[in-house]
Amino acid sequence: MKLQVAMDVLTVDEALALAAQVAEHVDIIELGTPLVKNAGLSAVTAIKEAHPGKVVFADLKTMDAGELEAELAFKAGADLVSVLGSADDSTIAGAVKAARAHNKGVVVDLIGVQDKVTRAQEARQLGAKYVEFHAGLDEQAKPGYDLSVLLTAGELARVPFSVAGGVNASTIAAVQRSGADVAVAGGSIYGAADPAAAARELRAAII
Ligand SMILES: O=C(CO)[C@H](O)[C@H](O)COP(=O)(O)O
Repeated sequence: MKLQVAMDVLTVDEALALAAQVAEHVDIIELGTPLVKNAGLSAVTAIKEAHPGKVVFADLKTMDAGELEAELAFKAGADLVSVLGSADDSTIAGAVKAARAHNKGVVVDLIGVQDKVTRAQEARQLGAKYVEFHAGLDEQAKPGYDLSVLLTAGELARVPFSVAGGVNASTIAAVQRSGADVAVAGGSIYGAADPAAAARELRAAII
C-alpha cells in the first residue's frame, strides 16, 4: 500500500516546507483543494520541480469541464488529478482523455456519493486509474463518523482504490487490511507537532 500526504495548507511556501519534511516518507504528494484554489496551479509546478521523483496529485475535485481542467493541471506538472464521482460521466471521460494524452492518471473521488460501490465500478469503466473512498472534513466532523464504512465499501467494490477520511496511526492498519492501494493522510500529518515523525510512523505501520 502506498502512502499519500494531503497538503491541506494554503500557500506555496507552506506546501514546500511541508513537502520537504515528509517527502522521503510518502509515495504521493497531494496538493489539497484549498491550496490549489488559493495559490493556483503554479503551486503544482513548484512542488513537482522540488520533488520530481514523487507522484504529484492535484486535488482539483473537478465537477465540470473535465478535459480542460485536467489538461491544465497535467501541463502544470501533475501526475494525477481528481474528478468528482458525482460529476457526469462525460466529465470523467474528458479528464481521462486528457490523462491518456499526457500518460497521466485520473482519480475519481467518491466524496458525497451515496452508492459508492456502484459508482466506483462505473468510474473504472470510464478509465479512472483508481477511485478514492473519501469522507471529507465536514463529514468527518459529524457525530458518529466511522471510517470503517468506507473500508467496507472499498472491499466490496473490487476496484483499485484509495481511502481518505481521517486516516491516522490508529487506523492505517485497518485501511491496509481493507485492500486499499493508497492510504491518504492529511490532518494526521500536517496537523502533527512533528509532521516528519507522523509520516514516518504511518509509513512504518504499512507492511
Ligand atoms: O480532500 C480532502 C478534504 O476534502 C482531504 O485532503 C482528505 O480528506 C485527507 O485529509 P484528512 O486525512 O485530514 O481527512
